[in-house]
Amino acid sequence: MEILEDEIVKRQIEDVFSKQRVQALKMRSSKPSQRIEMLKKMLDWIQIHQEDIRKAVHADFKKPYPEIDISEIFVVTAEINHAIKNLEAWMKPKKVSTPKTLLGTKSHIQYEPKGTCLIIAPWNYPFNLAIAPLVSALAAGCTAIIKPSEMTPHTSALIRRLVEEVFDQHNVAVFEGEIPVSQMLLAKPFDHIFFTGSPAVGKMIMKAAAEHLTSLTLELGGKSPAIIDRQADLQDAAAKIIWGKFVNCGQTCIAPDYILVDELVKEDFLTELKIQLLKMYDADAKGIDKSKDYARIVSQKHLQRLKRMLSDANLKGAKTIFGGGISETDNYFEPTLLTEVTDEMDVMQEEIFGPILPVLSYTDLTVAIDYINKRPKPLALYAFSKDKFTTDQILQQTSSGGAVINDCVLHFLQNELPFGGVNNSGMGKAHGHHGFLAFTNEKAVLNQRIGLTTSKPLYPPYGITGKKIIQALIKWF
Ligand SMILES: NC(=O)c1ccc[n+]([C@@H]2O[C@H](COP(=O)([O-])OP(=O)(O)OC[C@H]3O[C@@H](n4cnc5c(N)ncnc54)[C@H](O)[C@@H]3O)[C@@H](O)[C@H]2O)c1
Repeated sequence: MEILEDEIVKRQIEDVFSKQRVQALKMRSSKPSQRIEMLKKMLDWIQIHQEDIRKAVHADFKKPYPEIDISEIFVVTAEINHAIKNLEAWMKPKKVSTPKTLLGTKSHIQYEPKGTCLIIAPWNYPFNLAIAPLVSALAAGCTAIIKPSEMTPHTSALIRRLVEEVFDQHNVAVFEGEIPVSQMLLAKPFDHIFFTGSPAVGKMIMKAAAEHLTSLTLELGGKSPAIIDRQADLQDAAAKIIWGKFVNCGQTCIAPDYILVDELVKEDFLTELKIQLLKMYDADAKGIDKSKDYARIVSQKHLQRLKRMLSDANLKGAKTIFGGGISETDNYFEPTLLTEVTDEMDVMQEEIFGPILPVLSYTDLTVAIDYINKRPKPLALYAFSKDKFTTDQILQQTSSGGAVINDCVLHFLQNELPFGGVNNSGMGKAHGHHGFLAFTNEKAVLNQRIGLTTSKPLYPPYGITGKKIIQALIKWF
């Protein structure tokens, strides 16, 4: 039975893929207006169906409505509006200057759609991370197949509905399902794959893409540190860290994964963290589990993973200074602060991706910088200090996909910035113009004037004139 179902899905994929291939050729000559029309149709659908989006995401992991509004709906509508506003300029061929050695020619970059693309999405921002890359793909003139996460079935079904109501299958299609569906899709020779997920799965995607030498954007995760310098505004930093860490119940790729705080201000900062936690999630002292503003862990599997991580830390000597409460019945995991953390603990070995925040301290900033540099390059890095010399030092001496000074997570909302990782945290960039470029082949076009062949002496049979020209080129250009 299962084999038969797999065969049916495989055939459907083949059918949609070949239709999209044909359409992708037509889209090569699509005008900005045609692409904008598709984006506007999608924008209208999202505006009208906001409540459906809220209900779907909430049904998946009780994400609070205001968080859905900002991180799932607004982020996507902003991405669409930004693309609509700028698309004509992005698509315009870009003239480049001509070196003296190529006098008589002229050159430009032509922004050609890559073609038929695959978007594989994770569960943690299930609507945003499937639809925002689609915005870039459509802006670039590509066709796309989306594989949403199987962990958020309500949102995946809604994404399918959106796509079926707004697009023809030959432009955009959705295939829901688990890993086998992903693998069937990955077997096709796509022109670009945009994957958002874990580094471990990212490696598998890269192997599959290598089979067809398909280009890739890998939006991965990792352990993003936050440095709290002795000159930071501790209250301000604590509030921002608590929001950035515990929004979406810690299930955010760019959440501060762990803190490095100057020993001198550690105790004061820990006090501020606790104050801010209670202020945001337990203002009426009824317990954080009663807060309607705190989401849940997406699945039992992830709840058990986090539970194991916490016991491992406690067993190895970590101190839980706040939280630690778990309710298995509704996937509740209390915001948890840990101190006395060491490198041997799982919390410092793996991306936490949940509401556990280890706080480590340092006595010298260079030690904190070395600590970060000894680990895989993170997706984001946050530095809190009023001293510009300190924040400059951190920026210059560490490598990360993105960085924010005196705040966290906000760079995700800045469409003019390239969003993405570096090495273990990803490759390629998303958002705005950078997202458009991810789905675009920047075709190099050189125009030679007919009859003008400055290079004739350089053609065989090679003679003395050619040799002299080459020597002159080496010497002067
Ligand atoms: N950089 C970013 O923008 C960003 C954003 C969100 C999440 N993330 C990262 O994503 C991870 C959490 O999301 P997740 O648990 O959904 O990630 P995941 O890697 O487990 O899954 C992502 C997608 O890949 C598919 N998949 C899983 N295993 C596969 C396999 N073997 N072959 C083919 N496809 C497979 C899943 O069905 C899902 O659609 C975290 O590491 C997080 O940091 C990164």
